[in-house]
Amino acid sequence: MTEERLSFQAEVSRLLDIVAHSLYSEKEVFLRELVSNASDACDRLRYAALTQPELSAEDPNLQVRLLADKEARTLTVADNGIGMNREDLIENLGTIARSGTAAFMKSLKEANTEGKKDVNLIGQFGVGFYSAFMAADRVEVLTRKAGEAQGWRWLSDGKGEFTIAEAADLPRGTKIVLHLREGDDEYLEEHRLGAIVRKYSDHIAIPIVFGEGEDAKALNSASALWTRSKNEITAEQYKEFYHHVGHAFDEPWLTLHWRAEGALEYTNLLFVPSTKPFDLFDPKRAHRVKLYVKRVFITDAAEGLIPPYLRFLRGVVDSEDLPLNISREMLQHNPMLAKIRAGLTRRVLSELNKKAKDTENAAEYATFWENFGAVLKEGLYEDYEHRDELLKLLRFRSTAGDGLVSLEEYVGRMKDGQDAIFTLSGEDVDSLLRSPQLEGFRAKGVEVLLLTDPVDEFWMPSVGVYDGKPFKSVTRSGADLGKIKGGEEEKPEDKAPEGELVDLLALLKLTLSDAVKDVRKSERLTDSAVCLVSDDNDMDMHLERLLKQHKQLGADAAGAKRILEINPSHPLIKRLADRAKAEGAAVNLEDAAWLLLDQARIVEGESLPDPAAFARRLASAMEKGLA
Ligand SMILES: Nc1ncnc2c1ncn2[C@@H]1O[C@H](COP(=O)(O)OP(=O)(O)OP(=O)(O)O)[C@@H](O)[C@H]1O
Repeated sequence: MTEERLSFQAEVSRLLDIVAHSLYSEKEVFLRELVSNASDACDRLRYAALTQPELSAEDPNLQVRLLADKEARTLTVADNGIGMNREDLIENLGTIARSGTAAFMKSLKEANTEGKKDVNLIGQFGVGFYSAFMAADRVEVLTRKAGEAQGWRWLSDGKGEFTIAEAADLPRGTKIVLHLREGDDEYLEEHRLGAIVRKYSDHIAIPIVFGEGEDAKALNSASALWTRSKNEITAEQYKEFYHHVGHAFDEPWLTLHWRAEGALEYTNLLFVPSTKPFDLFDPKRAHRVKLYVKRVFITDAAEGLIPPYLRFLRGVVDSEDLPLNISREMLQHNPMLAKIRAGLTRRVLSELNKKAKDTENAAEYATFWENFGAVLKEGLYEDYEHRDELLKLLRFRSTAGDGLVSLEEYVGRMKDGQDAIFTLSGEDVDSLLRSPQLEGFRAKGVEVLLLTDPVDEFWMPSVGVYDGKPFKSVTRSGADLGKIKGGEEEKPEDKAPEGELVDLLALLKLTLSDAVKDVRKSERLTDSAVCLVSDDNDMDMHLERLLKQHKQLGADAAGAKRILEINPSHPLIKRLADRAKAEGAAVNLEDAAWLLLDQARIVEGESLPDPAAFARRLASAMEKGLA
């Protein structure tokens, strides 16, 4: 077959353009990426050979080999792993497959619109195979897939196109030949290559050798990092391993390395990232921890190995007891896997608890919480067994200040007569702090937890109480402030006399009867004239809005009617109460009634059902005011 000429996917061309022109300071990472791919290819072959031994029989010693040809100025990264056929080549080396790179491209777009220099971002993401073009102006891939006879040659100068042609007599596996750019001869030197391999790839379990035949030299220690004892591993090595196994480019926030012994033996090397991975809220909620059995890679998608609410973990679990030839499908139902998950969950939660309790480094835990708190909260309704542990990990913003508070701290400073944990849900803390519903709580010095994660609406009703105290939204009518002591007591003359309010309440109820469930005197307002609250048995206002946003409830669904609360000490309410006694008040105050309700809706962030009527009433009221 003759040579085929194909175009890169548009995103790849853009990416390559950036890669080639970047003055990326850590150019050497291209080698890390290629060695990492080569070792993954060996892992995949080793796994496939468990059920099809003939795949690796001709050449069973898996390894990665670096070859330098000073005359031709080429550096070759060769492996005898799984290899690629024509379709694999087109699919893998013509498009952007890896999630990290796709995310990288997305962030480039964002960075571009902000007019920032984009090239520096490469360092944060790594660009896999395409990083070869940082050091090479021409890349040749010679590859033959295990179990297939036909080999292939892929060639590109990274400028929009690549060619694919059949190639004869290739050994199994993949050779990446880099025709180095001018000035990049350092990557032909053994000592330089050895230093890069030791720096980034020493943890790789298969041998990485330099040269061929008699002169071949091992560059790494070739023992899986997690099998070494902790005191032999440096922080730097852990970090590099985390980058390799997690396809990550940040620092690990927490490194957990332990061996479980006894009835079930397994080694875990797990990391909590210090930044939020892009796919954290992917609906599949898949984790990325790799499962090995006796050092053989099995899968990075073992369902049931990690509970979904810990899906931010990266790393490996290596079991001594699971059968090596277990199919990925059978794994899920294996009781040993459930036991490993239970042990691992217990351990991870207890380590997180240690961090949470370390008040001297509260900022450190706050970083973790900002990144992964919303994910952990899913465990509160999914994993009853660990609920108590999880409750200890919770942190909240509150009306008490800028820091984060735990439930224990909150309960510790509850007021006399306060029997509930008060909460307020909304989109963001700043707008929550402006809510009129908070006024009375503030006046009495009662702390309110501010909730901004959608998941709060699910775990809170499921958990219900903490330490015997129910969670109660301040937007509910039953949030009874009267019983709580503290704050300034109001002087009776501040309020409209009871009798006068009766007329106004009756009038408002009559006028607004189709729009609200009730109109009541408020205990929670001190500054604002009005606010909306929901009846104790109705859906929380925030939850209703959230469900509408997520299309779980039709945007025009009626929803539960609200209760309008009026502030008896507000001058406007006092005036209206006065007017309400007069003859013909029902007609005269109709506009005022609707304006009060619309005002409360606006403050609540709700849209007005009839904005035109609102504008008309407001204009008329202003006109009268100016007359
Ligand atoms: N040496 C190799 N042998 C076999 N397949 C390879 C080799 N190098 C790359 N590939 C294939 O090309 C794909 C793309 O590689 P690339 O480095 O761009 O991303 P990736 O390794 O998939 O990304 P990630 O590291 O995030 O999984 C790989 O997933 C793999 O299927």
